[in-house]
Amino acid sequence: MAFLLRGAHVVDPQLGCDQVLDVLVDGKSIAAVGEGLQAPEGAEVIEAAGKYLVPGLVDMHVHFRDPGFEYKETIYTGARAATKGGFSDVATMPNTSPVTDTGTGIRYQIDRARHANLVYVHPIGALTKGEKGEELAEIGDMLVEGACAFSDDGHGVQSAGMMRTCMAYVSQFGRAVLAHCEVESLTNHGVVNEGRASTRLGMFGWPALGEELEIQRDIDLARLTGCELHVCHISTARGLELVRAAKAEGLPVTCEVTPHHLFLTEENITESYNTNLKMNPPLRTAADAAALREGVCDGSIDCVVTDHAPHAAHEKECEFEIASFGTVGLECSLPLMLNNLVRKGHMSWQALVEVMAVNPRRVLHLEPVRVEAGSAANLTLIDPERQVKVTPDFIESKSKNCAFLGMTLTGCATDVFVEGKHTLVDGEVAW
Ligand SMILES: NC(=O)N[C@@H](CC(=O)O)C(=O)O
Ligand SMILES: [Zn+2]
Ligand SMILES: [Zn+2]
Repeated sequence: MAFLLRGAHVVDPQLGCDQVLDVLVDGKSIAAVGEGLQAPEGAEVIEAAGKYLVPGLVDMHVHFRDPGFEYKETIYTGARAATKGGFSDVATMPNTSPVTDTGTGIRYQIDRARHANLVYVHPIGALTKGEKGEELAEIGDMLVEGACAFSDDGHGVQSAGMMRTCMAYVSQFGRAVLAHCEVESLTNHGVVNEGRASTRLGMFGWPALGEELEIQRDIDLARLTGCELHVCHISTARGLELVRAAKAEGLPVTCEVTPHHLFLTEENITESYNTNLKMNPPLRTAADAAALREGVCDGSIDCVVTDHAPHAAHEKECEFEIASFGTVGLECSLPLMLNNLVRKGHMSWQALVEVMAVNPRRVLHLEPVRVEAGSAANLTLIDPERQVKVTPDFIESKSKNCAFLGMTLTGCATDVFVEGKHTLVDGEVAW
């Protein structure tokens, strides 16, 4: 099938491209990019005037819960949520049941994703067996089966010695370790940020130091082992400073931030007790969020990820202390970035494409995608004016635990192409 996307504003920082162009997709790849392209016989013409066309968006941190917790999400329902949000690729964390710590587990996810046929699913393998932090997982076996990176997300690797072994081993394969930084002896029963929120609510605090201490440790281990370190869901101003310093030193360190840590704070919880605002790491202070917004706009933060963490209604409709940690995020990540940063002029389109498409592929060592002839036709078409209302119906995920429910946001993806397949068609998931 061929498609001519006519008159879209193409943004691709890899090519220095920022102009209105026509793009012809033929089969699995881009056949031509230029002005005044003619639609070949039988090609579908998609009028894209006023819209932006960018390399397919990548969310490199999602939880699809398959296998083991299919009542929260499956690879199919997760893939639908990703498509709705404008993504062509996602990377799935290994805290499934069983934990994805073998080649077979990696293969299972890739097979299920192929069956769903909507997004590329790049499984992340566990660093340690069962994510227990005790024994190295079958890293080589997982890599052969298609794992893109390694992480014990959901937990910090508590032992510095174990983390050193993990990083030394993974570095031999030239892949990144994605670190969920949490010193459990400091965070213990913490459910909200330690400080004003924990004091006012009378709940156990999860201190910023619980995250920052382990970020510093892992940066030091990156220096020792030479392993690429990617810091997951960074949530504090000081954590970001540590990453900035590591980068300035020339260490192979990158980091990511979630929309909820950019646009929500602990104050939102003190007003609402909304369990959809309970997540790991917790929402921090307004000053932290402001520092993170600055970091994502100036390029110090490499990637925006959702940490899409679906949980069933009964796991959230309960007391704050016992509710599960996490929020779904795939459907509203791009709308939040557009509404809150790009439309207000705080972030350029080029920078948006860097953090949502270019850099995640680089961190995960995926094939780059460029809006040029010969590249794979993995593309996202964005309408900066279309409004979305974040309702349970808008959320394709099997779980509706979204921290942003009730908001109306301007700007969203209307169409997605994955290897030339039209997976999101005018805002609706194709199958
Ligand atoms: N972020 C969360 O609050 N929860 C994640 C785990 C994680 O990302 O650490 C989950 O798997 O539910
Ligand atoms: Zn995590
Ligand atoms: Zn996570």
